[in-house]
Amino acid sequence: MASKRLPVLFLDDIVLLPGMVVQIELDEAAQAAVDAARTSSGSELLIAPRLEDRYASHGVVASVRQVGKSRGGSPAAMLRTAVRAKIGSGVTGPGAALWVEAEPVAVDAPTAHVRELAAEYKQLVVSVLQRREAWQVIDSVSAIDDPGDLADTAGWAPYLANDRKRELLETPDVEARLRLLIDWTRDFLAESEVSDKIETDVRESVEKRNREYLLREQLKAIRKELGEGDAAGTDDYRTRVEAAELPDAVREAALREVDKLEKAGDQNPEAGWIRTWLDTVLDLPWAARTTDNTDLEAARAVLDADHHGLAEVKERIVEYLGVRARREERGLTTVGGRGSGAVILLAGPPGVGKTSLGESVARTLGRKFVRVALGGVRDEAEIRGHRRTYVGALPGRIVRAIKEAGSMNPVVLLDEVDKVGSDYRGDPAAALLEVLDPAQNHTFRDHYLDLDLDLSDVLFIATANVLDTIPQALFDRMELISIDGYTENDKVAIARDFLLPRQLERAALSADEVTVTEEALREVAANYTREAGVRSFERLLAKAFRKVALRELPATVGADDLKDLIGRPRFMPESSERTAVPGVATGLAVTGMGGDVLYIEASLLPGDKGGLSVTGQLGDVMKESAQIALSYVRAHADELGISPEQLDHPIHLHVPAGAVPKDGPSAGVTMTTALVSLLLGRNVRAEVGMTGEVSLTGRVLPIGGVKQKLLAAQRAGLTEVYLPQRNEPDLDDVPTDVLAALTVHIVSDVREILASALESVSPGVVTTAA
Ligand SMILES: Nc1ncnc2c1ncn2[C@@H]1O[C@H](COP(=O)(O)OP(=O)(O)OP(=O)(O)O)[C@@H](O)[C@H]1O
Repeated sequence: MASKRLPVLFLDDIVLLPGMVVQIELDEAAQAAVDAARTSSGSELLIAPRLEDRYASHGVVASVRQVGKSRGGSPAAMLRTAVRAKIGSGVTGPGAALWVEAEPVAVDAPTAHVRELAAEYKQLVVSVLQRREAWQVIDSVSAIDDPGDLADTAGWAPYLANDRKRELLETPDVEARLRLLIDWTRDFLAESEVSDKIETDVRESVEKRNREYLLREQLKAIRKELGEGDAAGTDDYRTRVEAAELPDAVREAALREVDKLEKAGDQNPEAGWIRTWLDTVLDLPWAARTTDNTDLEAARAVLDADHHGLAEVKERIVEYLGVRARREERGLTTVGGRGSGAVILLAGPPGVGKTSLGESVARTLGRKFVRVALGGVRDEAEIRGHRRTYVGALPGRIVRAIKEAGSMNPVVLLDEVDKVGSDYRGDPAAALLEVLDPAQNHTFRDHYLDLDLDLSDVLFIATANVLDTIPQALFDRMELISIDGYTENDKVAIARDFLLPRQLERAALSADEVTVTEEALREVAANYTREAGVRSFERLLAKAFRKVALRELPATVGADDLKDLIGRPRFMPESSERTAVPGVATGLAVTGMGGDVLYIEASLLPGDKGGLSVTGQLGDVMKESAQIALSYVRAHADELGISPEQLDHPIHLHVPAGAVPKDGPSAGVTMTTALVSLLLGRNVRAEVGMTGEVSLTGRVLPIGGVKQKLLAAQRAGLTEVYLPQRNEPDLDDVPTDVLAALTVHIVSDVREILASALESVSPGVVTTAA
C-alpha cells in the first residue's frame, strides 16, 4: 500500500489496536496532532505507543470523529482506529505537530490454517468472557469473521498488559498474532481457574465459620432452654485451650476436639471421652521447664550428702552430668539426635540405693523426679497408651510421668527395665527403645494423645537387678553403672548416718531420746539380715523404733535388746552345719538379689548302673557343668584315690533352694568338689567357699560377679575363698575390709582346690550306698 504522510501522536499509557473507538484527553502535543489532522490530512493521524521511552515500530491510522470536552471538562477527541501502519521517517510540518511517513500494512486473505487458529482463539475468548458473564460482548466477538480483526479485539482485553498489546501491534502477520494470543489466553484461563478456586475456598470457609458460629449459638440457646446447661462448660474448654501455652499443632488439634465436643452435646457418650482427652492435653506441661543446675561441685556435694560410700558410682554420675552439660553447651543434643548421651543404667540388687540415687540426680540438677515402675509390664500400651477408640483408653506411663512431673525436662527413673516382658500385646521394649532413642524421642507419639511429645530434654535413668534379661537393643543404648552391694561396715555406716535418723523421725522420736549402739547395728547387719542392700535393715529399724516408742525415754538400744524388739536372729552362720557330712560343698553365686552362698549336695544311690541325676531347677548350662564334673571325676578316679566300685553307683546332685531357677557354669568347681568329697568320704571344710567353671581336663575358667560373690561369702561367715586365676584382677574392685576378712586362693586347676579344701583327716568311715 502506498505510504502516507500523517501527523503522529505517541501515547504513553495506552496501546490502540485497529478497530477501536476511544476518547482521549488532549494535552498540548495531542492537540497539535489533532489540529494538524483536521486541517491538513483529511482528519487522519497516526497513533502509536511509547512505552518506557521506547517508540513502537508500528502504529494505527486513526480518524478524528469528534472534538469536544470530556466529562471532566478538559478538551478531548473521539478517535476511531483503522489499519496498522509501519512508522517510517519523520518529516517536518505543516503546523506544530510531528509528522511521519506511515506505511499501512497490507493483509492477505486468510488461509484455512489461519481460520482454524482464529476459531480456536474465538473459543478461548468466549470462555474468558463467560467467566466474566459479559454476554453482549460474546455476541459481538462471535460475529467477527475476519481473523485479523478478531485478533485485534485483544486491544480491549483488560488482562493483557500494555507491552503485550504493543507486541500484537508490532506483529503484522495474522498467524503469528493469533498464536501469541492463544498462548496468553490459555495461561490466563489456567491462572484464573486457580485463583477462582482459592477465592471460592476462602469464601466457603468464611461462610462455614459464620454458619457454625450461628449454629453453635443456637445450640447453646436450645440446650439452655432444655435445661441441659453446660454450654458454659464447652465454652470453658475453648477459652482454656486458647489461653493455655500450647505448641501450635497441639492447639489446633485441641480446638478440633472442642469443635467436636460442642457439636456432640452432653448426652453423647463421646463428649466424656473428648473431655478426658482435653483434660489430659491441658494438664501436660507443654511449656514448663526447670533450669538445670550445672555446677559439678555442687552435684558432688548433693550426692555425698544423700549417700554413704559408692565413691565410684558417684564419680561416674558426676562425669556423666559433666558430659551432658558440655554437650548441651555446645548444642550437640539437638544435632542429628543420635549419640547425645546414653541413658544411665543403675544395676544391682534390691535396696542398694538405685532409686534414691536417681532422686539425688534430680535434686542435683534441680529437676523434677518421677519414677515409672516397669516390673511386669508386658503390654506395649502400658508404655505408649491405648488408641482413643478403646473404651476406657488411657495415655501410657511415659505421658503420665511427664504430667506428674509438671515439666518437660524431669528426671524419669525407669525402674526394673530387666522385668519388662513381651507377649501378644506387643513389645513394650520396642516402645521403650523409641522413648530412649534421641533420634526419635523428640517426636514421641503416645497412641492416646496422638500428638508429638518432645522427650528429648528428659533425663532417663534406668534400673535393673540383673542384666541378662534386658533386651539387647535396649541395653546397647545404656551406660552401665553397677552397684554390687554393701559390706557389713558400709551397712552399719549407712544405718547410723541415714536410716536411723530417717526412721527416728518417722517414729516421731529424736536422737536425744533414742541411742542405738554400734554393736546393735552390727548385730542386725550380721545376723538379722542377709542382703546385699539395706532394705530389710531399714525395715527392722522401723520395727524396733515402734516398740521403743512405748518404753520409757530416753532409751539406749544395745545388742541385747534386739531380741525383745525385733525377735531372734534369723540368719546364723550355717556353713558348718551344712557341710558336716561328706558330699556338700559351698559355692558362691549371683542372683537378682545380689551375691549368695549355695550348698551343693551330692549323694550315692543304691544300684550298680552308674548314672547322674540332677535336681534344683537347673538350667541347661548348669546341668552340663554337673556332667562335666562327673566325667572329670571318673577320668581322674585313680589319681584322686577313688575306688572304681564307688563309681558304679548312681549319683544324685542337688542344688538348693529347689524353687529358685539357676543357671551358669560357675558352679563347676563346687560340683566337682562335692562329688570328690562324697566319693572319698571326706568333708569339705566349713569355712571354705568357691566359684569357677571347670573344663574336662580340670582347668578352672573365669566367672563373673566376683565382688558380689565375695561380699556374700563374708556375709555368710566364710573365711576362705577359691577363685579362678583369670579373675585375679577383679579383686581390685573388692572393698579392702572384705579382702581383709577373707583368705583368697587363686587357682588354675581344680586339683589345687581338691588338695586343700577337703578336711585332711578322713572321718574313717567310707560311705557306701545304704
Ligand atoms: N549408700 C547409701 N547411703 C544412704 N542410704 C542408702 C544407701 N543405699 C541405700 N540407701 C537407702 O536404702 C533404701 C533402699 O534404697 P532404694 O529403694 O533406693 O533401693 P533400690 O536399689 O532402688 O532397690 P529396688 O531395686 O528394690 O528398687 C533407701 O531408703 C535408700 O535411701
